[in-house]
Amino acid sequence: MRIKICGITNLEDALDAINAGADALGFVFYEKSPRYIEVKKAKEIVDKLPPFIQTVGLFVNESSKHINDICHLTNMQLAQIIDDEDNTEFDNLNIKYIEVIRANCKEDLEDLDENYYLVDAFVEGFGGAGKRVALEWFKDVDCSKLILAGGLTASNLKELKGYNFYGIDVSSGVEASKGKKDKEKMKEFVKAANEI
Ligand SMILES: O=C(O)c1ccccc1N[C@@H]1O[C@H](COP(=O)(O)O)[C@@H](O)[C@H]1O
Repeated sequence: MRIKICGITNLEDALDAINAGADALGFVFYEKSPRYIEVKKAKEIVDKLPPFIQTVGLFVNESSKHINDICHLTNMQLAQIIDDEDNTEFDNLNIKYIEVIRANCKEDLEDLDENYYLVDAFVEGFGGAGKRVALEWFKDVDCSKLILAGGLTASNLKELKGYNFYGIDVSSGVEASKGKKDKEKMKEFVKAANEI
């Protein structure tokens, strides 16, 4: 199962996440987030990363031009897109992307197409809030192309056994404080994920 650690704001956390075993690092380009990172800082971190780690830029209700520009400037390899306001013209993106489903009920997970999706819990004011998606909503869903996010921690990951999620994404569950990761929590998280 692939593991993304989101809300990276500094190089130390990025390297600790990689050493813990993360496959992907998320950078939040959403100014209202406590984990917001400026373009220059994100680029400085990305430039120092070792190979074989995917960099993911998180965008909320942005235009395709904005997403293309920021990803190009910072060497993001994937855009994670929340587009509640239909601002993103997906056909005009020149970067690989994954859309976020902010699930509020089981029906939000029905009739998904063949694309990969990241499923997070619906919260006012967007994500990184530690709120969980009800696992029973996934009972009859093929989870092999879904990345689960929302309130995951090392201690609740065992509940995901048997669902066959493609990946998991965590932010607040491995933080020491908002915007600062906890090295031990990241290690415990990856260890627990590998035991699923
Ligand atoms: O992390 C943020 O601040 C954030 C802001 C706006 C949209 C999404 C955000 N984070 C994403 O939220 C989910 C779940 O986070 P958590 O583990 O519940 O804290 C994850 O996909 C983050 O990438």
